[in-house]
Amino acid sequence: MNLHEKIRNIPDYPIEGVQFKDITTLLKDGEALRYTIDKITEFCKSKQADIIIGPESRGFILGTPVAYNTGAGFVPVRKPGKLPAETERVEYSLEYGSDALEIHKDAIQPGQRVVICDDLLATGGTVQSAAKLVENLGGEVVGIAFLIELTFLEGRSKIDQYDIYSILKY
Ligand SMILES: O=P(O)(O)OC[C@H]1O[C@H](OP(=O)(O)OP(=O)(O)O)[C@H](O)[C@@H]1O
Ligand SMILES: Nc1ncnc2[nH]cnc12
Repeated sequence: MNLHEKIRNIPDYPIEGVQFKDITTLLKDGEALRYTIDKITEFCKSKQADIIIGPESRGFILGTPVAYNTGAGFVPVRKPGKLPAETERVEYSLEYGSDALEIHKDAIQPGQRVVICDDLLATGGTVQSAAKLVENLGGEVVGIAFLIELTFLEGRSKIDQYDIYSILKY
């Protein structure tokens, strides 16, 4: 399956200089979606994950079906103020801006095996923060999975202590 051709590139979105990788063109293709979810599921099963973390919002789209297939639970990591119960919070920066991420304090039990799943690795700020949140709660990050890795941004260097899996590289 040539997944590269399913990704749409949008130049200068959301700001000048960014080559935005639009995954909606892949998501609407049933075969490509199934292939993507199956590949990430394989990785998560091999890691014996108890929990799949999906960072808001595109991490929700891939993370939930992967959790279902793996037999793991799904835990959302969200932008500030969105989670209703008590949260743990970490500040982060990304390719075009900066923000914070939160997780429910009771979402992960100490010792649980966690895979973080997101659509895209850019600077690595998002998943690095998600990993910190997991570890602050006593979880073990046993892997990080992406559909797309933007290698020229060297996001891997921020998270090189983890086992990283990506399907497509640019
Ligand atoms: O590696 P980084 O530099 O941290 O960037 C990658 C993150 O940026 C995008 O999410 P975004 O924050 O734009 O939110 P969205 O999924 O709600 O569009 C993408 O889905 C990743 O989560
Ligand atoms: N270039 C990019 N394309 C799509 N999503 C992104 N998130 C951060 N950088 C991105």
